[in-house]
Parts: sequence; structure tokens; C-alpha cells
Amino acid sequence: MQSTLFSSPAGPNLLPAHGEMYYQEDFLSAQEAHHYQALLESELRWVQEPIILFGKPVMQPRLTALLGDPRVPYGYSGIQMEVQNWPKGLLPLLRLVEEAAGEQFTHCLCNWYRDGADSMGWHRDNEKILGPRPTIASLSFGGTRDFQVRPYRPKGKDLPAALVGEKKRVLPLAAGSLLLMQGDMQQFWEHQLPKTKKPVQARINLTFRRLFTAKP
Ligand SMILES: O=C(O)CCC(=O)C(=O)O
Ligand SMILES: [Fe+2]
Repeated sequence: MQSTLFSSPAGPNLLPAHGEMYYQEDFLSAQEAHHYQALLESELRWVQEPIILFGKPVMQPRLTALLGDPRVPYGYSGIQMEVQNWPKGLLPLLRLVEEAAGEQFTHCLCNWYRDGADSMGWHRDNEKILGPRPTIASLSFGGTRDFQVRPYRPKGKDLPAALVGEKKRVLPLAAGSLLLMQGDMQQFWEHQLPKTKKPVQARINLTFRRLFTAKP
């Protein structure tokens, strides 16, 4: 299979300040995207798990799976996820993404949004284990969904001057696209994948991450 490789970030930085976000719509061909979507649907163990919100367990509105080194656990919002080995067929994709991102990833968090009622709320990927300025590579398969980004205002603090007046940005993430989040983005910006009433196809998203306790 052939793919367009790029060694520098794709396109311009889509954020005006305090972080970096790059988007390449045609990272994978339609054929490659279909191939990997089918593999992801059939070869991962997908579960719907509760997270702890305000002390109570709440089902996440999507299915999830975590790939990586089974010796290194990873969790967020009060859950510890089971780590699955990378299916062999996904390794070429991991290498492609690593080359594009200029980063070596240890884990991949996989999300399956079954329909428009599945979603992910506002958050930052800022767990300590990711380090202070993580590079996160996000690949999309299936139906296009809107990805939203807005400045993050810490409680009781002002926004940095350069972000005052910045509105929510909306980026539709298409099948086969690559989104790179880099630099200070996880410190100063938050993102979400909102629910939608529009008819949408199921979507799978992979976020490749480097966890810093991972053994080589
Ligand atoms: O589905 C998406 O595009 C976003 C996923 C995400 O933000 C995450 O896994 O942390
Ligand atoms: Fe995220």
C-alpha cells in the first residue's frame, strides 16, 4: 500500500497562539482508510466503560479500546484501561503516523462513536504521564464528525492576552485524515467531539500517544 509521507507538519498551524494543530485531510487513501477501519472493527476488544464524574460512575457515550504495552497501564477520569497488544496489521499504520508526527508512540487510545449520540466532552489530554507538551496524532475513519477547539481558562485565572476573544473553532475530521496536536496546545486549549442530530455514519478515531513510563 502506498501513502503520502510528509516529514514536516502538514499545512499551516490552525491555532493562532499558545499551541499547534495541523490537519492533513488525505493522509490515507480511501482504500487504506477502509482497510484499517475493517481491521479495527474486527480485531480490537471494544468495551463501553464507566468513568467517575463527580464521584459517580457514568457510562462513556462511546466504545473504547487501548493499544500498547500491556505492562504499562493507562487511565483517565478514574478508570484504568486494559491494554491490548497492537494487532500486527496495524503496525504499518503506527509507523506511518510516527513518521508524520516525528514522535515515537507507546499507546493508542481508540474511540468508536456508533452514531450521533456518541460523543466526547470538553477536555485536555494533559495527564502527567504524557509529559508537559505532548504530541498527539489523531486519525479518523468512517463518518465525518465535527471536532471543536476553544481556549481553556483555568478557574480563577485570565486567559493569556493572545487568546482573549478567541471563539470556538470547528474542524470536520474526514475519513483518512490526520490531526496533529502539539506544543502547548494541551495546556492552553481544550477540545471535544459533540453529539449531533444530523445523520452520521459510525466513526472510529485513534489517538496515538507517548507515555513516558513506557519501557522500550
Ligand atoms: O474523536 C476525536 O476526534 C477526539 C478524541 C479525543 O479527543 C481523545 O481521545 O482524547
Ligand atoms: Fe482528546
